Amino acid sequence: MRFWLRGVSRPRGPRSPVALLIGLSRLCHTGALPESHVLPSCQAAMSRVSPGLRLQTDFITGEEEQELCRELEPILRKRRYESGHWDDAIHGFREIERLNWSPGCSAVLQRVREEAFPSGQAQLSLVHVLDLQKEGYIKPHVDSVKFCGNTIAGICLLSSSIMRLVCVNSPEEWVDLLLPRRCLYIISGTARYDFTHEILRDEESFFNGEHVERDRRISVICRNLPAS
Ligand SMILES: O=C(O)CCC(=O)C(=O)O
Ligand SMILES: [Fe+2]
Ligand SMILES: [Mn+2]
Repeated sequence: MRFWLRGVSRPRGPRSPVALLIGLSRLCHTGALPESHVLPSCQAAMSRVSPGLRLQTDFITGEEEQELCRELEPILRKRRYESGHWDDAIHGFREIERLNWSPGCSAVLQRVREEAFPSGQAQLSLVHVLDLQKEGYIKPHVDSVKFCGNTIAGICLLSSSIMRLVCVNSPEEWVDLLLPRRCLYIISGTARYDFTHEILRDEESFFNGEHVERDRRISVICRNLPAS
């Protein structure tokens, strides 16, 4: 089911511990990205990703998170966590694609779709559910342009995490995004095509010098279809 992932191998250079914050507030002014949740390596990186990036904290309530987990847990539990091979994009994961949801979960997913996609836009009807174990992580990749359209929308359950976006052509341009548990993130445009995205493992999960505990994390992801 990993057909939409294209792994990108890249040596990791040292990163500046203090990201440049000058001009950040100006770029966050639309409210699409809470300033406190973004750390760019430079203004150039920030200007390039910010038009295509949105983050809404507390997009779902604790009850909605529980309802989603109650529905998903029995299905996920039947599968074993996979380790993946050296060139795979994801480690320590299990996943499903789900079409039919309970009314409560459907309502949440409808809200995600309305938030992320213009009405009438062709979307994948299957919702992708990715369960990362505490030790699991997602390596840098760009979602396949063949199977996935210009927008990726995910809600994050059970654990906060750091999503890192790195410019494919200039790796010194990167942006770290703090994804709190129960948030919605939307990646589109330049952020989707010209930057890889990854979810850091617990040992690397730092934001602004603070460890962001990476526990088991379930993401529920809606995508649109590529333009034909
Ligand atoms: O777990 C996430 O939020 C992102 C998953 C992802 O990047 C993918 O499945 O392509
Ligand atoms: Fe992805
Ligand atoms: Mn830890």
